[in-house]
Amino acid sequence: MAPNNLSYPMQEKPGGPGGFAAGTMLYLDGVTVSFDGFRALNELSLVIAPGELRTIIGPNGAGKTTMMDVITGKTRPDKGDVLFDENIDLTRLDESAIATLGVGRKFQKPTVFEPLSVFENLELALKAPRGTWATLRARLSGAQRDKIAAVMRRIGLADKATQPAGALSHGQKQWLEIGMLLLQEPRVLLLDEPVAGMTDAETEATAALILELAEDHQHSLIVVEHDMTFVRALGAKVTVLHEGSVLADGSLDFVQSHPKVIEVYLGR
Ligand SMILES: Nc1ncnc2c1ncn2[C@@H]1O[C@H](COP(=O)(O)OP(=O)(O)OP(=O)(O)O)[C@@H](O)[C@H]1O
Repeated sequence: MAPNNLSYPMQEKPGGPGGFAAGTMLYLDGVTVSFDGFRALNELSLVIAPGELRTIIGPNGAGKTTMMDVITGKTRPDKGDVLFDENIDLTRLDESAIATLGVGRKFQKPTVFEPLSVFENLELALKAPRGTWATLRARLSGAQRDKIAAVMRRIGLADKATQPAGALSHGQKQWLEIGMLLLQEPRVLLLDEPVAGMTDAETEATAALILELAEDHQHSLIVVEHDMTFVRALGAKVTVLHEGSVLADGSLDFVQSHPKVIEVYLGR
């Protein structure tokens, strides 16, 4: 949530009251990003509602990573609107301001602190955003301990609290990192191929975790994934990216039977 003493660049239109972006959590319109003349995003438009679960698929090079880079402020678009919570213009904010607003991103590879325990990793995540080293050393309040315990139960690691993160399986590390993001109470959570490299059982457990999060409607969840079994298990609206724009969107069955999608995935 935005701290009160900071002001964020607002946009009167289209995000302002009654504008096109009214009621949206993320609003991308006409977003273009070029690298040396090559358009990684080409007039991309995408709208995510508060609390929505959305899956994004697309062949290699479709622009999925670039889209996440634009949302998180890592890459500035050449043109287009990128609005958060109806009218906050993300193109004018840096990465840390966007993270503070409540946009969390999980990269493909887990980046937990391996020598620290599961609990300590979560403790750091809870304190770090607001943090100075002094607050990191401060004792946790009872409420903070309860929060961490609730997240450990949710990510299925309640019995691993004292284990070093380095001793966890690949899937468990991914869940720990999701737990670390949850403690920062994001309003938008971007998950980049969360089940890559997971076992089938871990993939199933991850789908169950994401569906539980979606049921809470506390966060908008954007999942970029290639694993179609997992995409099907999520049962969410699917957006297909191709050559930097939206090729199709709808249910997985709808997009999988869409002639243009078939052409892109199977080749001409
Ligand atoms: N920094 C960069 N400089 C030059 N070209 C880039 C850069 N970043 C991305 N691209 C190009 O932009 C296109 C889109 O890349 P992007 O990584 O967004 O695709 P993707 O859908 O995430 O692909 P993948 O599924 O392989 O991760 C690709 O052709 C890529 O080579």
